[in-house]
Amino acid sequence: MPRVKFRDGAALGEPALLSVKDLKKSYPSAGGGGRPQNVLKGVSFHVMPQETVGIVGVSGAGKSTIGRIIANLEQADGGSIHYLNRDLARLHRKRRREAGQSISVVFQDPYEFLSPRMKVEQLVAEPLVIRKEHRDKEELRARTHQALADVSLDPGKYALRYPHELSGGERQRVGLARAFVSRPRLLIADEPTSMLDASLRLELLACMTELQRKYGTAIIFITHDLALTYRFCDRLIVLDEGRIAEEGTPDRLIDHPRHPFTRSLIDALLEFHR
Ligand SMILES: Nc1ncnc2c1ncn2[C@@H]1O[C@H](COP(=O)(O)OP(=O)(O)OP(=O)(O)O)[C@@H](O)[C@H]1O
Repeated sequence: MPRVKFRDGAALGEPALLSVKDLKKSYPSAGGGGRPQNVLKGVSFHVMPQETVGIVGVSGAGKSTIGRIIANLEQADGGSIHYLNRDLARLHRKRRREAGQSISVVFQDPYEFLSPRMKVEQLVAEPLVIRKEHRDKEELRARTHQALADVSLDPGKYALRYPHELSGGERQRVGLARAFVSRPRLLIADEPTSMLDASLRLELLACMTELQRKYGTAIIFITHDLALTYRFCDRLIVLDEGRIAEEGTPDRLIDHPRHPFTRSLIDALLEFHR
C-alpha cells in the first residue's frame, strides 16, 4: 500500500483543518472517593487537509478520549479545538453540531455503532438522513448504493441484510461506507482494524486510503499497533499518559526515536514479532 508522498502544507504556512491546543480531560476516580484521573494533560497537535495522522500509545494513554472529544461525543475540561477555522467550544450547541457534520467516526467494534435492528441500506443512509443531505429517496438510495460499492460490497447482495448476517470484515466495511457516505473532511478511525485478522486488516486500510483519496478526507488514525502506522500515516503522535511524548513522520520516529517511551513501544513491537 505505497503512500503518495504527503505535501507538508503546515511547513508552507497553509491553514490546518484541525488544530487542538492544550486539551485537558479528567475523569472522577472509580467510586468517587479518590483524586480525579487526569487522562489528558494538555495535548496540542494539528491535522492538515487530507493528511493521515496516527495517534499511538499503550492502552489507557488517552487516545480514544482525544477522538471522542473531537467527535463531540465527550466534553473537554480545558483547551481549544479549531476546526475549519472555527473555535468549536465557542459555538452554540446547534452550530457545534453543524460544524461537526463533516466529521465521521469509525470504531473498533462495529456493533457499537451498527444497530442490530437496521438493515445495511438503512445503516449506511442514516448519516445522510440525519443531516438531511439528500433531495429525495432516489438520491438517498443512489448515494447509499454508491457508498456500498465504494467499499466493494455489492448493494444487490448486501443492502437488505442485517449486521448479524455479515462477517467481521464485512461489518467494518459497512462502518466505512457509513463513515464515507457523507464525504467527510475528517475521519476519526479508532482502532478500526483491531478485531480483524492480519490480511483483512490490510484490506480495510487499503479501502480506507482509497476512499480518503477519492473524497479528500483527513484521517486521525488511533491505534496501539505502531507497525500498522508505518505505511499508512503521514505523521505520528506518540501519546504517553495523556501527554505527547514525541511526534514526527513514521520513518523518523521508528528509525530514530528520540523519546525513551517511543523506543519502548518499538522494542515491544519487535519483541511481539520475534
Ligand atoms: N467515561 C470514563 N469514565 C472514567 N474513566 C474513563 C472513561 N473513559 C476513559 N476512561 C479512562 O481514561 C483512560 C484513557 O482511556 P482511553 O480510552 O482514552 O485510552 P486509550 O489510549 O484509547 O486506550 P485503549 O488503547 O485501551 O483503547 C483510561 O484509564 C480509562 O480507564
